[in-house]
Amino acid sequence: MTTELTATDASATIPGPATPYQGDIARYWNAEARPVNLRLGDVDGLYHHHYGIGAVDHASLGTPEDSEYEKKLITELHRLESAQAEVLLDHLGPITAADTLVDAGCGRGGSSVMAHQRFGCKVEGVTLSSTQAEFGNRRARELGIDSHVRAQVCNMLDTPFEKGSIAASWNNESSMYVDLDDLMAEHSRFLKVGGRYVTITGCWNPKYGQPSKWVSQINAHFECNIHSRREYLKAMADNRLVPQAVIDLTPDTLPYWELRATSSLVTGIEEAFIESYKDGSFQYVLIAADRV
Ligand SMILES: C[S@@+](CC[C@H](N)C(=O)[O-])C[C@H]1O[C@@H](n2cnc3c(N)ncnc32)[C@H](O)[C@@H]1O
Ligand SMILES: CC(C)=CCC/C(C)=C/COP(=O)(O)OP(=O)(O)O
Ligand SMILES: [Mg+2]
Repeated sequence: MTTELTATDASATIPGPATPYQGDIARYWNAEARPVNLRLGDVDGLYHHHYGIGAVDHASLGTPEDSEYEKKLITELHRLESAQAEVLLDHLGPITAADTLVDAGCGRGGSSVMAHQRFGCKVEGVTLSSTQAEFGNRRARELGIDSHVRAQVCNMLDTPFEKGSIAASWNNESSMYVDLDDLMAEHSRFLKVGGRYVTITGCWNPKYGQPSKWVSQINAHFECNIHSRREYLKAMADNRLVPQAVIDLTPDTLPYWELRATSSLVTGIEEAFIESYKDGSFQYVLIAADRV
């Protein structure tokens, strides 16, 4: 038997941004309306702000001369982005309909909807952007799942979730906006002992030495601060989060980028991702950790 999200929770007072930087990030995402995100989301109503993984299905694309090629390419990029979210959900462990999950830095809510559709559980999303939260809540109402999927404007470092109340939580490409020690401390606080934390993220590779020029370019493009793989593992270890899986998804995400670079929806950041993945300075990783 599941309990529904209550109206009282949803009407909590929204504090302003905790820092001037968070105000910048809220403004950034409030203003964001890139076709590479909205046109992909329009394919099936799942709106993502993360990248794709898996092999490109070239047979489904046909040839560039085909009048439907652009539409097929958008559908294929979107399929790869949803495949990425499926892999994240695969690592959450056994979730029941009675559980509540937290989508930290939830964007427009695509991953939250997918989690509810897979597990029947409640999903609480938090984002700094009121535009994104309204968008996600509108989609949840349209789908008739707003009793179970909700987005709030809230700092993921200071959430209203009760200590030990959450079965699993994740950051899907949202951890490069915060201090990792503060972030892992907050997940560790609200997760149940035995609960699961998963992140999919881009991180710089300590084997390369320091962040490469490509990593610096990605930081400037998104106003974010990409961490190293070492920083993730240290912040988890310091906060009772013990990695159960560390998966290098870099080879799996390159086909997405190479396909995206050929599309009309390019944003100019494609070269930085492709070159940094190829020179080994940057990695796309999934880390799943047990709250012990
Ligand atoms: C690249 S988007 C990822 C969105 C989503 N996870 C997805 O996969 O579609 C980054 C998200 O992180 C959120 N974010 C950044 N810093 C945050 C913070 N301190 N608290 C809450 N959300 C934050 C942004 O508002 C944005 O929704
Ligand atoms: C892996 C790294 C370093 C990610 C940085 C965070 C980020 C902006 C993710 C994608 O968002 P988006 O889907 O809005 O971006 P785009 O418009 O490029 O598709
Ligand atoms: Mg995108």
